[in-house]
Amino acid sequence: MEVVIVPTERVGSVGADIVGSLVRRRPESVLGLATGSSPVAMYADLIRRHRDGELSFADVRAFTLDEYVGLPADHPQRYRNVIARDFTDHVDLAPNAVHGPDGLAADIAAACTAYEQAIEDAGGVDLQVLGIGTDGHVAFNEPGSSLASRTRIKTLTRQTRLDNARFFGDDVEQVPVHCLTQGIGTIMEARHLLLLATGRAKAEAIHQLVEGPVSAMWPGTVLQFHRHVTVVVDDAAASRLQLADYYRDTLADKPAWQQH
Ligand SMILES: N[C@@H]1[C@@H](O)[C@H](O)[C@@H](COP(=O)(O)O)O[C@@H]1O
Repeated sequence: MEVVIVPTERVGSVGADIVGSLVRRRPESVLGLATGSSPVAMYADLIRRHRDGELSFADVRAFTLDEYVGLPADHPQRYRNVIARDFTDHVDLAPNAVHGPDGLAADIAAACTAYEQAIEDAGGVDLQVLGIGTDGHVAFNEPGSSLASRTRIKTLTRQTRLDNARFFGDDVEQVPVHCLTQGIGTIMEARHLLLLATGRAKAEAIHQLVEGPVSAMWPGTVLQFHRHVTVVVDDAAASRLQLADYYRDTLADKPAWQQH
């Protein structure tokens, strides 16, 4: 696991460097996209690079991580609409190249199976962007999630609903109770995981993720078993890391030829 600690304003551009170098190297890449506030600066940077003619997503396919169950198709907080607004509508991804779990499916279980199949049919995810919840959840895999789980329905914790109430007029009762989420087992099959986090509220979750014992109580900790993980955090999110100085030294002394 590589831990990259940078000033807050650089988290987005470091993430965009990683996505950009993959897409230039492999234009037909499969990207896993996260919603939430953590990757917004990175998406803005990627949009700018696209507008400057540096990057094309014309051959990229994308899969989102999760979705609320039951939000109307035109609801602004439906993750399909969020990712379009934050990123995909502003670059040259082909129509129908962006996929997400169907939170309005009549048969939820069948929709989850179909989503897993779609990812597999695309050849799997090359680079999965991730945020992390204050309680350590990745995608919507809440504490207690099976570390081998696949795409399925989950019940959101009160904490996650409180955290996300800011997107629903600060009214927690408006936040759906259920969601569909890629499982931890699904996420772990992506070839490279890029996790972004900023702010003091994420410091404990980042400490657990990088340095804690692997436990379903902090679902992100399973990333310690993945072969290629890059964690990009600002100083506040890094403030509880016991080995922060070592991670900084490692980055400063990184061989020029080595990629993230
Ligand atoms: N389902 C999303 C996650 O995919 C996201 O990574 C996390 C952190 O959100 P944010 O980036 O807004 O802090 O919680 C949300 O509930």
